[in-house]
Amino acid sequence: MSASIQARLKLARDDFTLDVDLQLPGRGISALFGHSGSGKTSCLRCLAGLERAASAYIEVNGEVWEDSANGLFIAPHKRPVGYVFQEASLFPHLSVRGNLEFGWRRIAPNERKISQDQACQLLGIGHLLERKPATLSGGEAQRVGIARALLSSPRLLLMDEPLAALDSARKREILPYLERLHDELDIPLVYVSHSQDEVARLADHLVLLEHGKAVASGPISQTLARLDLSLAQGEDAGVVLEGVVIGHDPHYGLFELRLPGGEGPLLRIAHPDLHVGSTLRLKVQARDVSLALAADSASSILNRLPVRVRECRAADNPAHVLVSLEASGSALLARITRYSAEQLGVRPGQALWAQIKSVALLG
Ligand SMILES: Nc1ncnc2c1ncn2[C@@H]1O[C@H](COP(=O)(O)OP(=O)(O)OP(=O)(O)O)[C@@H](O)[C@H]1O
Repeated sequence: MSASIQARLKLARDDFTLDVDLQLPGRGISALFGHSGSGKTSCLRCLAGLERAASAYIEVNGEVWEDSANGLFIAPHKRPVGYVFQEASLFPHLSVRGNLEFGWRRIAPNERKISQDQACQLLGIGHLLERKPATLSGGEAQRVGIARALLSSPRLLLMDEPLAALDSARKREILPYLERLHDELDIPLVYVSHSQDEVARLADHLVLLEHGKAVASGPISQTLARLDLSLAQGEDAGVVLEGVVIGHDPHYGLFELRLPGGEGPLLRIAHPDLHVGSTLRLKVQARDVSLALAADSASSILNRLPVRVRECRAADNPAHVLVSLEASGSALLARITRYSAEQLGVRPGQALWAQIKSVALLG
C-alpha cells in the first residue's frame, strides 16, 4: 500500500480519548467502522479541521494539513475536503442547480477537477436541476449533496454515514452511485459506517475502531476474515470475494464467476444484470457457508469450493463456532454449529468442501 493518508490524532475529552495512528491508501475507499461512540465521526472531524486534536499530524497525498508539533493547522475552510453528512444539508431557498453552483463558484477555474455536467451525470441528477430541496426524496437529496461536495474539487472526500437516514429501498438506489464514484473518480474517500454490508460492498480498506483506538487496519478482504476481531462475531459477519464473470446461462439466469488465481474455483450466482468480462464483488455471509467432508453433488447447493481450514474459534453463541477457510487464495468464513464441527472433526489444515447457496450470494 502506498501510505498516502496519514492521520496521527490524540484528542482527549472528559470520558473519551481518541488515539489513532492511521495509514490509509491515497486512492479508493477507506471505511471507518465501529460501534456507536467508538470515535468514527471524531476522526472525520479532525481530518476536516472541524475539531482540533491536542496532538495531530495529518498528511494527505503529500500535503501536510496539520502538524501540532510545528504549530501548523490549516483552517477547515482552507482544506480541500468534501464532507457529506447523514442528511444532505442543502440550502432550502436555492434550486438544485443553485446548490451545485454554490461550491463550484468558490473554486478557481484552473483548480476545478470536475464539471457540473460530469457531477450530474455521475450522480444521475440532471433531471432534478430546477427542483427545490424540499421536493426531493431522501435519496435524491443525498445524491445532490454528494455532487455538491464533488464540485468543490476536493482532494479528500469524507462521508459520515451518508445512507443512515435512508430506508433500505433508498439505500439500494444510492449504493450503485457510490460504487461509480469509486470506479470513476480519483479522489480518496474516507467513509464512516455502522453497516458491514455497506462497507463490504464499497470499501477497499477497513479500519475497525473500538473505544477511540484503531484495533485493526488493512485491506477489506483480509480484515473481514480475521477471527480475532469483533467483526467476525456479528450477525452480518462475512467476507468479500472478487471475481471475473466468465459465463452466462440465460435459460437459468445464472452467471459464472471465476475467483482470482487463474484456474481458481467457479461460483454460480443468480444476478439480474451482469456482463461477461466484468468484475464482481460479492459479500459471502459466514452463516450462508456450510462445510462437508466430500463434494456432495446430490443437493440443491450449486457452489462447492475445495477449502482448507485455517482456524476455528468459539462464537458469541456457545452453540456455534466460526471457521476461517482458505479457498485457492481467497479467504472465507463459515459459522456452523459446534455439534457439526465436532462431527466433521474440524481442525487447522484439514481439507473440506465449502458449500454456498447461490441465492445467498449478494452482489
Ligand atoms: N462535541 C463533543 N463534546 C464532548 N464529547 C463528544 C463530542 N462529540 C462526541 N463526543 C463523545 O466522543 C465519543 C466519540 O464520539 P463519535 O461521535 O466520534 O463516535 P462515533 O463512533 O462516530 O459514534 P456514532 O456511530 O454514534 O456516530 C463519544 O463518547 C461521544 O459521546
